[in-house]
Amino acid sequence: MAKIFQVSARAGMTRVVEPVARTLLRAGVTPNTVTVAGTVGVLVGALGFGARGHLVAGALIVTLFALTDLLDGTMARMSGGSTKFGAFLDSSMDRIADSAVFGAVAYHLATQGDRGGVAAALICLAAGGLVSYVKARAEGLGMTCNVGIAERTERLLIVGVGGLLTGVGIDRALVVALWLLAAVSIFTVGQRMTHVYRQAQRARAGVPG
Ligand SMILES: CCCCCCCC/C=C\CCCCCCCC(=O)OC[C@H](COP(=O)(O)O[C@@H]1[C@H](O)[C@H](OP(=O)(O)O)[C@@H](O)[C@H](O)[C@H]1O)OC(=O)CCCCCCC/C=C\CCCCCCCC
Ligand SMILES: Nc1ccn([C@@H]2O[C@H](COP(=O)(O)O)[C@@H](O)[C@H]2O)c(=O)n1
Ligand SMILES: [Mg+2]
Ligand SMILES: [Mg+2]
Repeated sequence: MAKIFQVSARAGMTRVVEPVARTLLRAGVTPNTVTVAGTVGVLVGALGFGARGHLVAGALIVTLFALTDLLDGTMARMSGGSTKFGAFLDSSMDRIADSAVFGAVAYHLATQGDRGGVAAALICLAAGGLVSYVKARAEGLGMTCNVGIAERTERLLIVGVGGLLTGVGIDRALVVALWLLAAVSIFTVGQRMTHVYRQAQRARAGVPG
C-alpha cells in the first residue's frame, strides 16, 4: 500500500520534476548541489521555523525542500551520471534532514512543557533512524530491504500533516500524529528485520533469490 502510494506519487510528480531538472542541468547545477541545498532548506524550515513554534511555515518550507529529493536523482539519471557517492550523499543528507525535523518538533514541544509529546518525538527520531539503518546494513551485507509501511515519505507526511493541523489550531494533532508515527515506525523496524531474517534463512538453505 505504502509502495503503491510512493510509486504513483512519484509518477505524478515526474511531469513537474523533469522540466525543472532539465533547466537546472542546463544552468550547470549538479545533482550533488541540489542534494545539499535541499537539505539546507529543510534545516532552515525545521530549525529556523518549526522549532520556534511557526509550525505552518516550518511544514511548508520543509515540504518544498524535501521535494527536491526527487530532483537530484532525476538530474543524475538524465545526465547519465548516477554515482555511488551521489547515492551515499542522498541517503546521508536524508538522515540529517529527518533528524532536524524530529529534533525541532521535540524542542518545540519541550518549550510547551509537553513531556509526552517530547517522548513521542524522540521515539520517532530513534525509530525512524533505525528503519533506515536496518535497510542500509542489510544492503551492505548484499541483501535487499525495500519493505515497510512507514518509509521516509510516509514518515514526513504524517509529521507534516500533524504539524500543519496543530499550526492552524487543532492543538493535539501533532502529538497524536507523533504517537501514531512512533507505532508505525517501530512496526516498520520489525517488518524490515523479519524480511532480512527470512532472506538470510533462505540464503543459508541455498534457496536462490
Ligand atoms: C515543526 C515543523 C514540522 C515540520 C514537519 C514537516 C514535515 C514535512 C511535511 C511533509 C513533507 C512531505 C514531503 C515528502 C517528500 C518526500 C520526498 C522524498 O522523500 O522523496 C524521496 C523518496 C525516495 O527516497 P530516496 O531514494 O531519495 O531516499 C531513500 C530514503 O532516504 C530511505 O529512507 P527509509 O525509507 O529507508 O527510511 C533510505 O533508506 C534510502 O537509502 C534512500 O535512498 O521519494 C519517493 O519514494 C516517492 C516520492 C513521493 C513524493 C511524495 C509527494 C508528496 C506529495 C505532496 C507533498 C505535500 C503534501 C503536503 C502535506 C502537508 C505538509 C505540510
Ligand atoms: N546527488 C545525487 C542524488 C541521487 N543520485 C542517484 O539517484 C538515486 C536516488 O534517486 P531519487 O530520485 O530517489 O533522489 C540515488 O540512489 C543515486 O543513484 C545521484 O547519483 N546523485
Ligand atoms: Mg534524492
Ligand atoms: Mg534523499
